[in-house]
Amino acid sequence: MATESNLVGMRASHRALDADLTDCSAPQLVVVRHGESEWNKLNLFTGWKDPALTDKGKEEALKGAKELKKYGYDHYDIAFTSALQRAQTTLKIILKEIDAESLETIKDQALNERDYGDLTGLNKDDARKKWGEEQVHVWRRSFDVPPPNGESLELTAKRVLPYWEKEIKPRVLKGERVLIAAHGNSLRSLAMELEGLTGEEVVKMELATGVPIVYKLDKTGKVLEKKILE
Ligand SMILES: O=C(O)[C@@H](CO)OP(=O)(O)O
Repeated sequence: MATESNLVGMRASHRALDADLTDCSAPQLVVVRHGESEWNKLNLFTGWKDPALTDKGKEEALKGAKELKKYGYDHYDIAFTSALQRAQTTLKIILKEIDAESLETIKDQALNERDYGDLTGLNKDDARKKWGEEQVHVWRRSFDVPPPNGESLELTAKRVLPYWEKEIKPRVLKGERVLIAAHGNSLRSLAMELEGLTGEEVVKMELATGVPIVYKLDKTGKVLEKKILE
């Protein structure tokens, strides 16, 4: 079922929000985190490594596509994805299901998952045993503390957001229907900008695999409405 939420901390007043929600021409953006990957299943830090989707991950992508169809979000002008196959395959499965296999798709490593540095490939439970629960939590969910030789969420945002500003946002604001298939932390970076969240708020946000999020934006690119299609 689609859940609709007007965002906490949203800058617009309710009056302005109501007015804008009746405006069907308000720019819209759909983002989706890839389905479960082989390394998600094995509980390994993944980052820029490139494992494939599991069967469950493919089913999650298909389910996400069916939700998009059900709610009428099945026409797009362009899609963006990362340079990693788990996001690309998720997108492919979605485009097949909505009969849009030939949609123009731009792949860019700016949308990749955060680089987990030296943690890449380690089991998350083993890492907790080695460095302690708290340290691993800080590496995974603090805003500005990078894992050794890797990227913090802040550093991830520093390459995701310029790409958003330059390549994606102008299209969305022009009225193009844009679909982005990417990763937990590249999409957290984007959510931070769109939803006006602080670093502290955004690290608490968990994105489910294969679940599309539909954003309706105002003319400056800030979120008026967010629907999670789960
Ligand atoms: O391992 C990773 O690359 C990411 C996403 O699966 O993990 P985390 O939940 O720690 O951000």
